[in-house]
Amino acid sequence: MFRATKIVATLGPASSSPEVLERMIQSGVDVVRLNFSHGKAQDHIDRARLVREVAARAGKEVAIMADLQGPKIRVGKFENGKIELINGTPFVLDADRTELGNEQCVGLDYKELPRDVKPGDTLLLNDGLLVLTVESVRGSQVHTIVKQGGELSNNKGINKQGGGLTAPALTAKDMEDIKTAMSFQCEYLAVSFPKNATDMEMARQLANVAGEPWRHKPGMIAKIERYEAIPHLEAILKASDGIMVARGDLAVEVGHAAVPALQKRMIRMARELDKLCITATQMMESMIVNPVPTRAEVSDVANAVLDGTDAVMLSAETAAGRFPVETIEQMASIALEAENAEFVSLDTDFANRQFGRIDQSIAMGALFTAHHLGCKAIVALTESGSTALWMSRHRIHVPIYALTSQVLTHRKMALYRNVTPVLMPNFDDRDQALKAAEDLLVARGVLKPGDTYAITCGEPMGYPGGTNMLKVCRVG
Ligand SMILES: Nc1ncnc2c1ncn2[C@@H]1O[C@H](COP(=O)(O)OP(=O)(O)OP(=O)(O)O)[C@@H](O)[C@H]1O
Ligand SMILES: CC(=O)C(=O)O
Ligand SMILES: [K+]
Ligand SMILES: [Mg+2]
Repeated sequence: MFRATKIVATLGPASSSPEVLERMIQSGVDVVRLNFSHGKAQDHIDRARLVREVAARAGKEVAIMADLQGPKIRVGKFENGKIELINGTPFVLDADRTELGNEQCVGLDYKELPRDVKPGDTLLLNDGLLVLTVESVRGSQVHTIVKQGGELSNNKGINKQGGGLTAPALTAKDMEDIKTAMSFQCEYLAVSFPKNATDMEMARQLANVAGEPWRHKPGMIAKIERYEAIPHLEAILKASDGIMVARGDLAVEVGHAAVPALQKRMIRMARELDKLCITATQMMESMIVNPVPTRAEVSDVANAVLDGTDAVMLSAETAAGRFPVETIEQMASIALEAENAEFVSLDTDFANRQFGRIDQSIAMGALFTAHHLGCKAIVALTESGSTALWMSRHRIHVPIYALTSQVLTHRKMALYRNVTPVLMPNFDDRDQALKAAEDLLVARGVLKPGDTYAITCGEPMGYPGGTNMLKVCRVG
């Protein structure tokens, strides 16, 4: 069955073998996330190479999203990998500590934390599961009392309730990691904790400079996870190619009750501005250890799909969980059912809207025509992917096949909702291109004799931004 919503899966120790990765891709992964918060540069380089190899073998296009660590404050590592924090006991976060941590004290990767906190502040660890109250700051040490204890393992994140940490969005490590990510030409670069549009513009500039030897320009994803970012949402969206509703940190900063409404607003805004949206964190959390999701998780995934997200994301479920393949299978089936129940409101989508550009009008015309005629498919011949992006911002039960000769465009479109990217050779002649497109889709089993489809392209062929033709065809 055709699934419109895409699945992003984070890679980690549980998904590093070629066998597991191959099964994950076959089960429905569209984008893999390499989280630069964990592991060394070489690990990510090796994983990226493996993803390309396995995806090619599986015959499926998979995009790579590099997710920068950003100024997230993390505890260091522990002698035994983890400790148990006990309610009411003291615990010290020491920015200068170089030894491994223990039950009393642990190091920090963000040296400025002691400067940014004061007595009485609340620090939340591990996405808010653990709570510490700041008692005093003594030099490099932040002395706290455990308010809500539990297990604390290596490199877990720390947030300050209500936001207000001064760290800039791009750290020196991020700048190095951008170079690493460009060396394997990730299709998407996710920037953690941007506060405003300038943070995204700066990240894009750094990525484009680092990608220059390959003329590589990744799509930029702004992770919305900071209190300060919310008032600047529209400007951040305009400076980016998409956003991630990064619910882990966001919930800690704004309070978890505020997140569902924010999620809906962010997805709606992204679509209205022709941008992408990924909904992330704890979507299938219980499947880290269980073979089936909870009812609440099933609803969460389905609701994100109904909200119109391009993709739903898995984190520890696939990076460190026991059931990475089963989680993807479950997520795929939940998304599919939710989409089938979706109401198409294309006519009202277009009401009172003015499409001033030729290419955009053609894209909308294709949607309208295919919907009303009940076409089997919408086919877009696209260079930059923008025709497919515009089409994919509207709910419709007709799948979009985006055919391109550009490898980067091809892979980027793996994230677009309702879009199946297909690579095709470049043609100078329009009729040859149209014929080749139909042949490709017939060969793939998408179209069969008698099927109608709507196809768009631009003349002259081979230039971005020139879509000016819509044709409705019947397979002969
Ligand atoms: N490459 C990896 N190596 C080891 N463990 C990993 C890796 N990726 C993820 N994990 C484990 O899975 C957990 C959840 O993954 P996730 O990618 O959401 O990390 P995170 O720590 O919440 O990062 P962030 O909020 O910075 O994106 C991590 O806390 C970690 O324990
Ligand atoms: C994904 C991520 O960074 C978050 O949810 O905070
Ligand atoms: K990260
Ligand atoms: Mg985060």
